[in-house]
Amino acid sequence: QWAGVVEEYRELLDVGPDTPAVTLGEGGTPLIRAEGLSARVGAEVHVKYEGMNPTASFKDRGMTMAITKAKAAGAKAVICASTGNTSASAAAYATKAGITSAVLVPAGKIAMGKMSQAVAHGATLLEVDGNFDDCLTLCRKLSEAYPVHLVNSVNPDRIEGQKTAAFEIVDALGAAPDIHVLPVGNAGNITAYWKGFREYRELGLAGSVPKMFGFQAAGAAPIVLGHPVDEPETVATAIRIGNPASWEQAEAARDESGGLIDSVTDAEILAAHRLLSSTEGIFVEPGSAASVAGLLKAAEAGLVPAGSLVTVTVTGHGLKDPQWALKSADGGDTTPVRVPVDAVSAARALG
Ligand SMILES: Cc1ncc(COP(=O)(O)O)c(/C=C/C(=O)C(=O)O)c1O
Repeated sequence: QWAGVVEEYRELLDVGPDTPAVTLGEGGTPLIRAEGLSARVGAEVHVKYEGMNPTASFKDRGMTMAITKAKAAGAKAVICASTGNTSASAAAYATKAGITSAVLVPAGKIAMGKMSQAVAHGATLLEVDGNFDDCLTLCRKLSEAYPVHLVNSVNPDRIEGQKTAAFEIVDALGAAPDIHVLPVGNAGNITAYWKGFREYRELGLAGSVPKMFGFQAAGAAPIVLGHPVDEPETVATAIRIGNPASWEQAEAARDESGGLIDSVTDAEILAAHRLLSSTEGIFVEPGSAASVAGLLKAAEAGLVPAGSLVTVTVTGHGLKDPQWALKSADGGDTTPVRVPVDAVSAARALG
């Protein structure tokens, strides 16, 4: 039985040998060989399916560490700003730990699946009249003024937990990939993966480190533009972030690895979202598909040498924001065929 991120990697994490782990069995997610993508890109592409975590996003890796450490420190309440997945994960792990949680989300911009998770787990949910960056600013102020433990990815415990995905990729492949691709929003995840790949090399558990290829949504691409984006806009609400908290660390990951951080349009994101589900059997939320859209763009630009070993992280499950699967390619709504209960009509509908 997989024991969860803290137990499986305890000696490589910043946590005491006897600290009880607050876990929901996170980590140990599938690394799936993507035949269609491999053929299309001319490389060996594996997809790290992080939607298979307990709250259906990669955030659980960081949250098990942050809540484990918060509980050990005697915290009674945690708080976070979120575009949705962090709030869902914080609420679930806080509940598991018997700690109360408060989450601040941009009003009207949180996907229904994520909202339902935060509410289901009993979080106090504040809808802020602003964007994610405003929520994070407010959270920092509240955590300074009140006895609440901030669990956003500015908290190093989150980065610690999230780096384990890099460990799992090397453990599964027996080597580090040549290129690792992932979406970039607040930039905690690219920071965490780079830390994990470097640590495995330093420990002699990997002979190399990958180039880090990060992708932002074109309407929310501050690192690509080189300045904050005041009004970030994208259908990929998970990465609708204009002033990443881990900006410098993301640039370090890009530069030290000889990688890149680029942007992809909403159209490219939605096309990649559909390509994944309709050809690979992998269902992700739009923000996650920014990594696949970016891989296709990089391959088009000749940045993926033939035969490269490439891993791509898809960060959240498609059920978080299911509406996008029900829209046809031209944006219209798809309506399932209705048939009376008789075999002839059904057979005719099946064509
Ligand atoms: C599905 C999904 N994919 C990618 C990202 C970007 O990761 P970072 O670059 O580490 O921020 C997020 C981030 C979400 C939040 O920031 C939040 O939940 O508050 C996400 O939910």
